[in-house]
Amino acid sequence: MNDVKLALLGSEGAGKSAVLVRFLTKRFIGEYASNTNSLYQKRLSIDGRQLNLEVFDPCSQNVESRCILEEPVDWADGFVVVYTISDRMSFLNAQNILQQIRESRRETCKGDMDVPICLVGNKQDLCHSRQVSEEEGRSLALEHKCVFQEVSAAENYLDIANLFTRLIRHVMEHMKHRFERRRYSGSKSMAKLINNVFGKRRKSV
Ligand SMILES: Nc1nc2c(ncn2[C@@H]2O[C@H](COP(=O)(O)OP(=O)(O)OP(=O)(O)O)[C@@H](O)[C@H]2O)c(=O)[nH]1
Repeated sequence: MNDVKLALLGSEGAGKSAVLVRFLTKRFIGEYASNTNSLYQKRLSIDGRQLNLEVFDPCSQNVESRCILEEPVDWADGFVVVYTISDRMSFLNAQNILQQIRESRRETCKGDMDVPICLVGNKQDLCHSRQVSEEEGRSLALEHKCVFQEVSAAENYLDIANLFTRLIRHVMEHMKHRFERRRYSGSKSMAKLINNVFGKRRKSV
């Protein structure tokens, strides 16, 4: 069975817990504890494959705080970065978080910067007080090669379910790709080693 680990990142009040709880339970619950790190677990079946999903929902990350990112960045196979369409600061913060993910992955994960990420513009139901256009969200996502979607955790389950499903598929493909690359380079270096040992001997016979 596959283990898929996701981390939810974004400003305080962006709706991270609401988005996640909507996906996991199909329900919208108005208020959540916000001063603790939480780890959610669920067994899922996607495309006929069973998997254990773990989602880390840490305390909020504000623009200045960098260290909170370090743990989830190393741990996670994929990220959900949430902002609120009616709060420009949360969008700027999401921009900063995407940048930090890239930088941290470059430093710690041997240049594996193509980690699957989805950028979520939440609270679409508040579009009367919108401060971030859909176009801005889309172009930020394009810049960071992320999946993008505006959603409303309050009003819609399907968009959120589709988004998580896409991200999880992407994570599984990415993991498979990395595994195959490692296996290929492992067998290449094994072949090189065998060649070095036996090839040389054969030459000297
Ligand atoms: N109108 C509207 N309100 C939402 C939506 N999603 C979340 N909220 C509200 O926004 C507030 C913050 O939601 P949370 O899910 O706690 O946000 P969070 O990002 O987890 O916040 P922290 O835990 O403080 O980091 C709550 O009052 C939610 O009810 C949404 O789609 N629409």
